[in-house]
Amino acid sequence: MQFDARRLFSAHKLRFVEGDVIYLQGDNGSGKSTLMKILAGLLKPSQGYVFSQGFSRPAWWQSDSLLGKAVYLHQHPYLFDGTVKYNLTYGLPVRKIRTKALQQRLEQAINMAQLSDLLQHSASDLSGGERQRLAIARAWICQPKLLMLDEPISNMDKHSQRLVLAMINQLKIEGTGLLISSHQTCGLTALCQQHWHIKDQVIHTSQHVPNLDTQQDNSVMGSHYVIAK
Ligand SMILES: Nc1ncnc2c1ncn2[C@@H]1O[C@H](COP(=O)(O)OP(=O)(O)OP(=O)(O)O)[C@@H](O)[C@H]1O
Repeated sequence: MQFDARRLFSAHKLRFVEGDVIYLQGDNGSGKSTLMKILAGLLKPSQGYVFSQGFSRPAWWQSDSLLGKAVYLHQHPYLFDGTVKYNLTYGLPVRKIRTKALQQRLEQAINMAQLSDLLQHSASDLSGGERQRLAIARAWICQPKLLMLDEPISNMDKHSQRLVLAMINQLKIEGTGLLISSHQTCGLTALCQQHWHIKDQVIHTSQHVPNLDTQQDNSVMGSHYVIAK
């Protein structure tokens, strides 16, 4: 992948299978978000291609079969103008929205993300952490095949982190594949079973997640930083 003459990364072959839970590591600007957007079908790689297998054919108005099934969640998630409830229900299949199963999943998401007191609030009034909780709750309802979380806990206090961890863990149990980027080790990175690392413009893959705490550069471990356990 490159932008104009600037090369970001290359990879011979990456495989992301439904149910895989992968920790994506890389320095600022190494291309983690870009890689996630490629896998979500939002960006095209400058060379090579993304081959998706096992997805139903895209509807006639969709250009890519990954759209809506491989979901990319930005660290500053995009929300629609309108209430929290509107954001949770927008885009759900009109015919299915009245089904009992979907109603139950909606209620469960509201409870798990503790959004019930905020349902009638305008999404634009939410705090950064609440916005992320809402975006994750919305993705949780849709149960994507693959969910890519870009710095999901960057704005969150410990309470919100625990709520989100429970939701993501539930998706993992249900078989959703996860690709999680985070600059800090946390409960979410502890869920990961594989490791992708963008280093020196190459995506290195491993079937094991290294002990990330011992990887920290001592020079940033001084008085300014506390590494969350
Ligand atoms: N559409 C674009 N056009 C040109 N350059 C871009 C574009 N999108 C991203 N970049 C550049 O590509 C580089 C990688 O960006 P990206 O957001 O993927 O990095 P990242 O690893 O997610 O960074 P961070 O850890 O800081 O979030 C950055 O230097 C960014 O400015």
